[in-house]
Amino acid sequence: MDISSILQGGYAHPLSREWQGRRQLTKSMFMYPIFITDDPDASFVIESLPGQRRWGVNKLEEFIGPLVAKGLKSVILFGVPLNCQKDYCGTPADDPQGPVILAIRKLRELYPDLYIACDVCLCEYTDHGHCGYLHEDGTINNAPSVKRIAEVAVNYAKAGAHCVAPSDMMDGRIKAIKEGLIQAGLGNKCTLMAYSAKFASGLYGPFRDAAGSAPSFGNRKCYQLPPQAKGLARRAIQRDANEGADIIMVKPALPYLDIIADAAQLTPDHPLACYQVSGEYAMVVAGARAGVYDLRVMAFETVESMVRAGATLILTYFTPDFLEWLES
Ligand SMILES: NCc1[nH]cc(CCC(=O)O)c1CC(=O)O
Ligand SMILES: [Zn+2]
Ligand SMILES: [Zn+2]
Repeated sequence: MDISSILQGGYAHPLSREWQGRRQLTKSMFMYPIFITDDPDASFVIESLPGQRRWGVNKLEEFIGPLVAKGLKSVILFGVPLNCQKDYCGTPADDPQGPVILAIRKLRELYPDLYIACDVCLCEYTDHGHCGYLHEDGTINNAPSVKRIAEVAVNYAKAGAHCVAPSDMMDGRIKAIKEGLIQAGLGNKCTLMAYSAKFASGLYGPFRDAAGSAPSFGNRKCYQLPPQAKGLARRAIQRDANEGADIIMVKPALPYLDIIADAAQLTPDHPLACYQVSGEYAMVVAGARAGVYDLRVMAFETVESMVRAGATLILTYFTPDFLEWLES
């Protein structure tokens, strides 16, 4: 089947059907990013991300169970391999016994109604910490990167992920993943959420600390967008929509509300996600602790601004808090 023929990947699941149109702040608009590590009994505090932990597969029930009871609808998984051999091509990313694939299976079994998205990237699994393969001179080698990223995405989908979300920013990965899903017979079953406008931001620090994914040399400026690049962001959004993305994402969120608004105008027929990233979350928490504002007031103000700009889905570490706050 041709890429432009596939619509069902975006509404195979009841939750992804809800995301096809919604403007009011509801529990189902929140997707919770969680860190899964390869020590099955881990419950390690992440210093730079207050309230967040690295979890082992055996602890998922005690961690996620109470949240599902409060109305948690979706999670996005990030693998944090600590005991594996990292290499140039990120072999551990789709290890059948690795933390992400084990967590997908476990969560599907425990919570049949929970929507499971997986971040797809190589930086957590490569020895150099970059998001793709490298040439000998240290620059990104796009073609084999895309091939490997698509392979990982398809393996997550085969393991049961409802959604795969490539965050690497390689050119052509959306088309490659969509084609891979189609070939695997999953084109109509798995949502493809594109981190389309991902900027090279100063706000990823706590995440890189949490995931152990800081590059060992250089930076990501050749594959993440320059903060001033409104034009590139708009082109990337349109490109990814044309390549078969089911959901468009803008990341980070708060400093890029204009890009969210642009995406809402450029791809009005796609659900629009934004990622309130680790540094944004840490900043809101730090300000509240310093007495600058009330945490809840500020958390609401930030996500309301994203919804106002056009977001229909918000990835945020505040998800457990919003499940509480939206109760009353
Ligand atoms: N490709 C890895 C990835 N996926 C999500 C985030 C950031 C998430 C966050 O800061 O909360 C990053 C970090 C990066 O690109 O350096
Ligand atoms: Zn990466
Ligand atoms: Zn080369």
